[in-house]
Amino acid sequence: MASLLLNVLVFAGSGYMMLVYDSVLPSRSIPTLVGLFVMLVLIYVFQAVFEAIRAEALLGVANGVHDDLFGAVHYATVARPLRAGPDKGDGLQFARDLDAVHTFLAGAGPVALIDLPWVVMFLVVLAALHWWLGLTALAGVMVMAVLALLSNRRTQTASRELAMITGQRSAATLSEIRFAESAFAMGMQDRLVARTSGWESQFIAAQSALARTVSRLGGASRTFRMLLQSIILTVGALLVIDDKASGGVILASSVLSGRALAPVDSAIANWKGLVAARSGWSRIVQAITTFRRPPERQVTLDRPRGELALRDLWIAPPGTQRFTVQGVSLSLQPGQALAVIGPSAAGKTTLVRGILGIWKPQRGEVRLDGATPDQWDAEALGSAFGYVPQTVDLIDGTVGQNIARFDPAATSDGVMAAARAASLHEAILALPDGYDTQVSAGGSELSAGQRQRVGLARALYGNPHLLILDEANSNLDAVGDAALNRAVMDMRQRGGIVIMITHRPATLGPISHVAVMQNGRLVDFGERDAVMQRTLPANETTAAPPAAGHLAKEAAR
Ligand SMILES: Nc1ncnc2c1ncn2[C@@H]1O[C@H](COP(=O)(O)OP(=O)(O)OP(=O)(O)O)[C@@H](O)[C@H]1O
Repeated sequence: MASLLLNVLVFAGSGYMMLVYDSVLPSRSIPTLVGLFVMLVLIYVFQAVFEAIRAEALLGVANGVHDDLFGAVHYATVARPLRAGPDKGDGLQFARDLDAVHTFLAGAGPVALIDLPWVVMFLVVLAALHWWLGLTALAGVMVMAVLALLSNRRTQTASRELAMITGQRSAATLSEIRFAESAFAMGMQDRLVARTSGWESQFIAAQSALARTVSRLGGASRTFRMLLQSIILTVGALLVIDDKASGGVILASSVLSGRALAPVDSAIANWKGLVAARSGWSRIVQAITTFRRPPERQVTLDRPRGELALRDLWIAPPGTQRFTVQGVSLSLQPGQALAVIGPSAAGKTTLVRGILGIWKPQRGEVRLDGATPDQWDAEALGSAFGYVPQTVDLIDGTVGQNIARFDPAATSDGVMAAARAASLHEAILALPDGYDTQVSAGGSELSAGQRQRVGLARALYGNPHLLILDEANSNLDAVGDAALNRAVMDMRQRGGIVIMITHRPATLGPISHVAVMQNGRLVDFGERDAVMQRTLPANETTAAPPAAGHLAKEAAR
């Protein structure tokens, strides 16, 4: 509606010109001129108000679309690598696509598109002034439409190329940032700059190609619009000479034709944003349908407290076809603690990722309390799990927030209970700002051992039923080891289940069961002492898992 009004108001300028030229000048009437001028000023004030209203409404639409999509896009961004394996780029493409959609919707692009149909109205008015004028303008619009189509084709290819290279360039830079310490220590910086500059030149080339396309076609359309205005003026002049139109018509038609072509011109100028938004939109739609949050469960299961059973689990890392866990079956009762041992690359981490649902098993199933994980609400189930990964990843925030898993409803008692369960309370009090000490994702505010113990406290937050420790003792000192053993014993005493991947014997004390893995298979499973007895002679006579043999010897001491 606002758009219709704005386009109708545009006639005011050319109407005023025509009236001044054809009525005021012949009659030499100052009052008529003043009256017309006042009306014109009022119309322009209206126009300014309506334009502001329309811009605000479009911004509202842009923000609304962004807010509606953000959750799903962010979920897809985070879930994608877990389902489909590593991205070629930096993994932020969907977020950039959402930005492109928002930038386009909040910019001048939609106005140009909304105004596009009014071109027909201007053509009709021009034809009403004289059909020759209408015909000339129509021919001009058709030439500009061809330019727009050309723009579309060229820009689309260049824009897709640019999106891909942008992702790869930032992935390369991010990996260098992560690698900065080692690069500095081993004098690799120059080599890394040379490596990344390859991406940089590809990025610049792609960006230049896009800029060139946009500026060439934009320039051509702008020049043609100006030429067309002069052509229409010429046609008007010929009509006046032929006595087929008044002098005012020439001026009005020239202004009108400029106005009629302006939306086409502006659409071409905004084409780059439109194309980026459109290809971003199709990527977003595909991403949020492929990687979408599981639907909410109608019936909420109780928090798990019973048996964990693995039945014939086969797992291949996302994006690969190779099973790194093959046919693993075992079950654990509440109060039991399992150590998973075996050489490097035996599939231990893959197994716990499968149990936690980080990677989906291709075959077989995990059952907790008799139910498969997808029968629970994902967040509710996650709150019953504690996980300390090999490398403890903290998020920007305070130590307290990290321990509380950024739970907005966390209480101080809950946070301190988790810290105490990890025997970390006193150590946190000794930090510069206690529980409020800031830590960062990549920062080194804490030592590796401290980070690992904050990771343990986070895993113990909320008394999980299942605690999984993936070499959670690799950086621990004797005090840390003792704290870990105590935490495992506490878990067992309160009926929890613990699974611990370990290469270190010091942590086998509180363990009840041992599983030995080799080449993705479970080669032994049972009570700790029995398995260690079997593993020890096997290691001495055959090529049994070195880690298992090593552990058995140490444990037997
Ligand atoms: N993200 C991944 N993508 C592809 N392959 C992977 C991925 N993670 C692990 N693998 C492969 O799976 C196999 C098992 O790895 P896994 O990390 O499960 O072993 P592990 O027993 O935990 O080893 P370690 O004791 O060294 O941590 C390895 O051959 C590894 O190359």
